[in-house]
Amino acid sequence: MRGVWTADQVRAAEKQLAERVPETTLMYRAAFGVAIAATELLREHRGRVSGTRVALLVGAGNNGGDALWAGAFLRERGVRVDALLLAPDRAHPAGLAAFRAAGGSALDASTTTAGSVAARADLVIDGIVGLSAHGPLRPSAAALLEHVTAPILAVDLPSGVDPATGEVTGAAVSAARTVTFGGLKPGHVLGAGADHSGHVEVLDIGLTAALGEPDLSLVDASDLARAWPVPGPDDDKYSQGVVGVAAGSAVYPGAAVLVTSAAVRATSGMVRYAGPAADVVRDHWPEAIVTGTVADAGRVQSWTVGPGIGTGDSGRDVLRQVLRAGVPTCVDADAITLLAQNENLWDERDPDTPLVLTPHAGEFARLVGPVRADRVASVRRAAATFDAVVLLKGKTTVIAAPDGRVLVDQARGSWAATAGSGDVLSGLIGALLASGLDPWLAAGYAAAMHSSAAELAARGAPIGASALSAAIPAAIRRARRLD
Ligand SMILES: NC(=O)C1=CN([C@@H]2O[C@H](COP(=O)(O)OP(=O)(O)OC[C@H]3O[C@@H](n4cnc5c(N)ncnc54)[C@H](OP(=O)(O)O)[C@@H]3O)[C@@H](O)[C@H]2O)[C@@H](O)CC1
Ligand SMILES: [K+]
Repeated sequence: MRGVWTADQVRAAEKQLAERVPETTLMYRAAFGVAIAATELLREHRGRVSGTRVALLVGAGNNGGDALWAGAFLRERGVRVDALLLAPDRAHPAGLAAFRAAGGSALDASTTTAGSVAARADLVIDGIVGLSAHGPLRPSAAALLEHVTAPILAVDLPSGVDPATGEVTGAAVSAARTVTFGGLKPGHVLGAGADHSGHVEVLDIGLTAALGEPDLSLVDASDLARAWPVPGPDDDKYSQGVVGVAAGSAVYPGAAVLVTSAAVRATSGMVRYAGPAADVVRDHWPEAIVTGTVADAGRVQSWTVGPGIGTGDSGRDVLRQVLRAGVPTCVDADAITLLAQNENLWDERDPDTPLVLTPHAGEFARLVGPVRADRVASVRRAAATFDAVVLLKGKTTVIAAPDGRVLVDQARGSWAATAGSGDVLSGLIGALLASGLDPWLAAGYAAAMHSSAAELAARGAPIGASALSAAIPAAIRRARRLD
């Protein structure tokens, strides 16, 4: 997994390090990394380094200091570098002195020539603001950005993106690439921040070892390759976990078919379907064992309940029976609405039974009120409130465990935003729960595989949920590097 650390954690690590490494040394290392990235971008976009033009956008703090030092390094490579100072009297003094000594030219960003300097650059380095950013870009910085047509290399974070939430509420830098220090920050992986950051490169600069436990984690392909359950030599259909699916209705059998499809494809364990769509499910998935009711379903190691069961009496009965079964359960769609509307249903749950709730924003609002701008904090709170894993769907899916651990899955497109896509996700989660995975990891791995399947199925064109489900084997193969 890749860790993500908050600005406070990075500052604490810097403080710890300050006893051994002077601040200027850290800045020097950071700036050197920025300069290297700048030469790579110049070569990529202009075919050379020497003789090109770079403009630095320099704010009032150390982020601007990094940019100025990077400018000094670039001067040594024969680059013409202009620093546009947004706060000329507060620009980092040592950085500015080094930059000038290296032959860089600095001018006040409020002068009329600043815009044309920004417009003429082959590459722009964004040192406006970093870890200490709050709110959207100030008007002077936003006005300067309007002149920029060249690719932008962001120092630490793209300016205008909230470092803690990734939120963009006004003008913000859209970087081709971001060089950050120590570790990823929430602003790189959450919400619009992920798109604004471009390709993010993490430089250690000595900070990484001092960062401690990450605040958030990202699932990466190697986690999926290692942890996705595949049958071993001693496995049979039971040993890999039996998934129960309580979904769909006679009128709406589609949800039942979709959940079952994902559960069948996710692992080699057995799938039992229980509900009024039994005949339709059997027609599509003859390998599933179907029964009319949860009571008749037989033993399972997990249940997925909710999609298409309705929010009336029959749906309530289904949910009650599933919650009483005392096995790990993925609660989705109508089952979430039922829990929101009937508080007494919570009493049916054995407190030791792990639950995974998978709301979209509307269902989340029904449960605990609207999702706040800080989505991670909202989901963390909900997970603690319900003593359940809560997975909030979106382009950025946030998965929180009751103990505060958070996983984030950032989809590379919005192809999964289609009817029935959530049914596929809940089937995947059910299968991983049945295999015995930790419920928080089961939800996170399922979300990552789901977005990978959506990307593979779509390949640039809209898809339906059936196509998404059909791409699950290809996504598993890709994660296991077998394609
Ligand atoms: N920590 C580390 O380990 C290392 C950190 N390093 C570097 O230090 C950076 C952090 O530096 P930092 O703390 O000096 O503040 P920084 O982000 O430059 O902000 C400066 C000023 O900007 C302003 N401002 C705020 N919001 C704004 C907005 N929306 N739009 C425009 N302006 C805005 C605000 O000024 P004010 O509100 O006072 O006017 C604020 O004080 C970090 O990102 C990394 O690059 C590396 O050198 C090496 C190791
Ligand atoms: K920046």
